[in-house]
Amino acid sequence: MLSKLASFAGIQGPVVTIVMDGFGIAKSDVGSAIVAANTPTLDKLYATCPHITLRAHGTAVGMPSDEDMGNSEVGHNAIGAGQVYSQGASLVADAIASGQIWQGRAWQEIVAGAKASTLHFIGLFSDGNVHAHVDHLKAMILRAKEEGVKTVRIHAMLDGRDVPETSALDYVEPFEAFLSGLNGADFDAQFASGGGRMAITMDRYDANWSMVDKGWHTHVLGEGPQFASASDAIKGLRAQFPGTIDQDLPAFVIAKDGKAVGTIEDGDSVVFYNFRGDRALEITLAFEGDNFAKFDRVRVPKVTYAGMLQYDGDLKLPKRFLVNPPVILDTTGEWFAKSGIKQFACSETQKFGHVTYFWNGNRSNKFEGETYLEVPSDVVPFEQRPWMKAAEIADAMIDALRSGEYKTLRCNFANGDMVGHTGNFRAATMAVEAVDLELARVLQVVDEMGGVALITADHGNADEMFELDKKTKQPSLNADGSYKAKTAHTLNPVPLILFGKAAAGKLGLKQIEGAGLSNIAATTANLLGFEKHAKWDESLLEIK
Ligand SMILES: O=C(O)[C@H](O)COP(=O)(O)O
Ligand SMILES: [Mn+2]
Ligand SMILES: [Mn+2]
Repeated sequence: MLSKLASFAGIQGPVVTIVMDGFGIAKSDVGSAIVAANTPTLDKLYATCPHITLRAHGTAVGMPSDEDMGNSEVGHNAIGAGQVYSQGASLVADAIASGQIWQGRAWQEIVAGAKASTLHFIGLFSDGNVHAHVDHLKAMILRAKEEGVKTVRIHAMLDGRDVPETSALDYVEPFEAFLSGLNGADFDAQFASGGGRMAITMDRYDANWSMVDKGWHTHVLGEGPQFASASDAIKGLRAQFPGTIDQDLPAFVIAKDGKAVGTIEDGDSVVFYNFRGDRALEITLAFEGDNFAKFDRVRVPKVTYAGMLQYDGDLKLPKRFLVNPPVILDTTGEWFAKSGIKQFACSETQKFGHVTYFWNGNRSNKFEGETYLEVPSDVVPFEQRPWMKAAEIADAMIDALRSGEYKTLRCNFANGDMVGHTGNFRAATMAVEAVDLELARVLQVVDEMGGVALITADHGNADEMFELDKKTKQPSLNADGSYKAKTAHTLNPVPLILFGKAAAGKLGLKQIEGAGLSNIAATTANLLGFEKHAKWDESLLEIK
């Protein structure tokens, strides 16, 4: 049980955490949709409220290095758990470096299953290190060959979302060369199918199952437009759909003499090599789910299936996994529940699992006293609706605040991130403005209820909408002189703002050395009048 703080009994009203997804602090005004946007609410918050900056990338959120950008999983894990765990990217890299992954039963079963058949790898094909890394795939293919697997097929989701928007060939062409170097009389590894990650397979939070349906038809059944190689497919599809960036390219199948080279058959082994769970759960369910009814699978091959990690510890999905996931314990969700307070969590579909499943350490079950509200996201290209469901999320937060039921509430506004990922600068400024507008509505009610709000972000995105030249650090230009759009997250810090009349003049925020997202949990606890959990990183609350 959490004990009350000695010197400060906490805020009378509710304590709210608002995550503006993809909202970093830009180093340069050029290319920042946040700087370009009209943001009277945020401007006023910066002018009148205590605010500091937090680290939201690299080792501060459990990534292997400070070259790694932050992402929603590691960001929400850190905010919700108040601690930094080595995350999937690090755990997999370490398991490969130490060789531990090959000793595990899961890998051995995968290899045993594939010796007389085919080993399939399905996953995101880039070095973005948010969901997956091609180096992990490379290591597994080399090892599989060493252990006597003869046939390998790769089903590659093109990225362009965690890496530059039209970079697919930078990954695929060297990989084709790598595979031809390995291939010979007794080893045959090839790409078999693929498509843009936002077109097939990698849907999340039940937002659009038709993507997974398409992925199944592509990878498993081998149906779709045929090409001779993955690089041909990318070039051909780009020519056919000019202006389409990698993440949105349609599905393709590699075929020889009109026949798909890598359908998935009974007796094959399948590794879904993404380590991050949100976009891995649906396809995993399609392979493993009994009584599966999300779409007609037509044919369900009996395969040995493994995920890179276990993606959901509550649902035990998948059953077989190559590397143990971080065991995230003593989250705020759990500890506040144990202290008997009621908690409210809300977002729209695209980020719903972020404030529930990621927040609670990748668990899908609620803790006692938690209420979740999901606002269904539109299924549209978000540059066409940059306001997304910000207004509906604000409505829900306002109702929940006014109900007086909840001592702590949390929400995520998806706009800066989801629209930032489209690379559309104009739409991203509107996304930021939508959040700013709705923030004002929520904050008014926070004051009305005598509460306070911590306004923050999980990582940057809309703060850098143009690719920066690696050497000059200035925005890169396209051949026609326009700026090169950037769709990925950034390495920038994020804000932490303490809002509320209840705090004015009495409470502040400390900018301690190395402050990061994991310091928010203890800060929230203190605002609630609780001591922090012993395992949580330090509180940033200053009591004046
Ligand atoms: O899954 C995605 O959309 C991107 O790879 C990362 O975005 P997120 O970490 O903000 O969800
Ligand atoms: Mn995010
Ligand atoms: Mn994102």
